[in-house]
Amino acid sequence: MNGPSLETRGLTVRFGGHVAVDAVSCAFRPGELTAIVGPNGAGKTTYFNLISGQLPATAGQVLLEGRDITRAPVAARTRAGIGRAFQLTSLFPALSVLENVRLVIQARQGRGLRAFPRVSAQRDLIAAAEAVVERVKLTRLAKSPVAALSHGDQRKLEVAMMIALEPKIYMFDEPTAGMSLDEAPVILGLIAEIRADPAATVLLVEHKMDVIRSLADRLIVLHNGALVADGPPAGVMASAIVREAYLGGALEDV
Ligand SMILES: Nc1ncnc2c1ncn2[C@@H]1O[C@H](COP(=O)(O)OP(=O)(O)OP(=O)(O)O)[C@@H](O)[C@H]1O
Repeated sequence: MNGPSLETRGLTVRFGGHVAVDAVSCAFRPGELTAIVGPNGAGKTTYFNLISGQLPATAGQVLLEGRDITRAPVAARTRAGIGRAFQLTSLFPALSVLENVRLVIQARQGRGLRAFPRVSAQRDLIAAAEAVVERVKLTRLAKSPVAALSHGDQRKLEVAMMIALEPKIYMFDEPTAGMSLDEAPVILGLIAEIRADPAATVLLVEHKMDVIRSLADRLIVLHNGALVADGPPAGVMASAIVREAYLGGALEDV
C-alpha cells in the first residue's frame, strides 16, 4: 500500500485545563521506524494511549489504513493491527512464558482462549509459540511462570507477545528502560528485525540518542503536547527548536 498505515489528525486530549496532546497531525508509513522524543511530560505516552485506545480523545481522529478507529475500544484496535507492548497486567502470572505466548497466538487465530484445542492444532500452536520465545531469547525460561521472571525478561516477554500478535503497527515505549546492558541488545536487535519488514510500521518512544541514530528513519518531537519537529533524525537533532527542548534533558547522549 502507498498511503499511510496509521495517521492521527488533530489528535487532542485535555485533562481539565491541561492539553496533554495538542492537535497532533502525523502520518506513519509501512517500512518506516519513527522515533518520538520530547521532554518529560511532553505527551509521548499519552499520544500512544490515544492511538492504542487506552484513553479517549477529546478531539481529532486516529485512522488505521484509512479507517477511522477513534471510537473503537482497545480490543478492536488490537484485532485491527495496532500492537503495543503488553503491560504486565495483561499477562497470566501463574502461567509459563510459553503458555502466555501460546494464548496470544490462539486468540489471534480466532480460536478464542479455549484451553484444549485439537491435538494437531495444539502442536502447531506450541511450535509457533516456541519460535516466538526463541526470537526473544527466552527459550531457557519457556516453562517458568511469568511471576518468576526478572524485570528484563518480563520486558522481553512483553515484546514476544506483541510479535505473536503479528500487528501492522508496532508501538514501543522506552523498550529497554530498566534493562541491564547485556539485555538491551536483544530487544534492540528485535526492533531492528521488525523494522526490516517492509510491511511493519514502527513507533518508538526513546530517550537514548544512540538508539535513535541506529534505528530511526524519522524523528518527531513533542513539546507541551504539540508536534514541533519532524524529519530525518540527524536534521531534527540539529535544529534549534529541538536543541532548545533538549535543554530540559529529553535526550540522553549515551
Ligand atoms: N490520565 C491523566 N490525567 C491527568 N493528567 C494526565 C493523565 N495522563 C497524562 N497526564 C498529563 O499529561 C502530560 C503528558 O504526560 P505523558 O506521560 O504523556 O508525557 P511523556 O512525554 O510520556 O513523559 P515521560 O517522558 O516522563 O514518560 C503530563 O503533564 C501528565 O501529567
